[in-house]
Amino acid sequence: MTASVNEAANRAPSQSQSEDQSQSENQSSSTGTWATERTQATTALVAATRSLMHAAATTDLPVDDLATARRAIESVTAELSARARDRVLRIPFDLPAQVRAAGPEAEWNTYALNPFGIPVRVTFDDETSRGSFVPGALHEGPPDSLHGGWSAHLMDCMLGGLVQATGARAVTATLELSYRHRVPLDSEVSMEATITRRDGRKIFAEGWIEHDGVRCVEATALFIRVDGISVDGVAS
Ligand SMILES: CCCCCCCCCC(=O)SCCNC(=O)CCNC(=O)[C@H](O)C(C)(C)COP(=O)(O)OP(=O)(O)OC[C@H]1O[C@@H](n2cnc3c(N)ncnc32)[C@H](O)[C@@H]1OP(=O)(O)O
Repeated sequence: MTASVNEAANRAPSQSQSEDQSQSENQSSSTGTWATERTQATTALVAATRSLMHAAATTDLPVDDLATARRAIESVTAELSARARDRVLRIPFDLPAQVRAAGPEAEWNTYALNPFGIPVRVTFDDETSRGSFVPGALHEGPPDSLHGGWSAHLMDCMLGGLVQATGARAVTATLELSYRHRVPLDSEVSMEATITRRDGRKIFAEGWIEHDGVRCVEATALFIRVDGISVDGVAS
């Protein structure tokens, strides 16, 4: 990711995107100082949390050690919860578009601020996006294989992120997946998405997940533009 895009990735959400921030924080955010520090610190905290999730789910330490670890985690959870927002920090809507405009070398690191989503390094080249990641133990469905729901999450993010990167405000209307082969864990998989057609408010896209040259999952999706339309009370 280029320095300029990286700065953008770490820029604060606007006040309207983070109305639950305290007033003093919003005032300081106009300087951009706390915001950069907060999003960077949150990114690091989220990465550490993701590692913790993996460690907690896979540790084979003696049972007594698990109880000790649980108490330590509960203590940190209480500390962090002492002052909390209702929502995770949101990235600026135009961040994917900024990354796309920065050229095919620039990377968008998804889910940097939310440990529950799968983080993918995404690049854009015109109307195509590419990404890669290594599925792990937390993503297991069939033994030693990626859960199909995570494949859907990945495809929705890849295709939807591409649509967003083109500047369109759109939501997924349909997402159809074809699971052709199991996606193995602990090995890098590559993903691609491309916009295939536009028809009024409709944007059609397709994508896939590949491992070792084998196309394991294929996806087609329809996105509907909601630019300027109030969707479920949220003005776009
Ligand atoms: C790393 C992070 C990456 C993040 C990237 C973001 C990607 C994430 C994207 C998502 O996951 S979005 C969340 C899941 N999607 C939703 O919650 C959408 C819920 N559905 C809606 O909000 C509305 O149903 C929708 C905006 C899709 C459509 O409602 P509208 O009232 O605006 O549409 P309308 O009924 O006027 O239909 C417009 C056209 O679209 C068509 N259409 C609408 N929904 C459809 C559908 N579900 N299937 C097929 N066609 C559909 C409809 O037939 C019509 O076609 P025609 O113009 O040809 O007549």
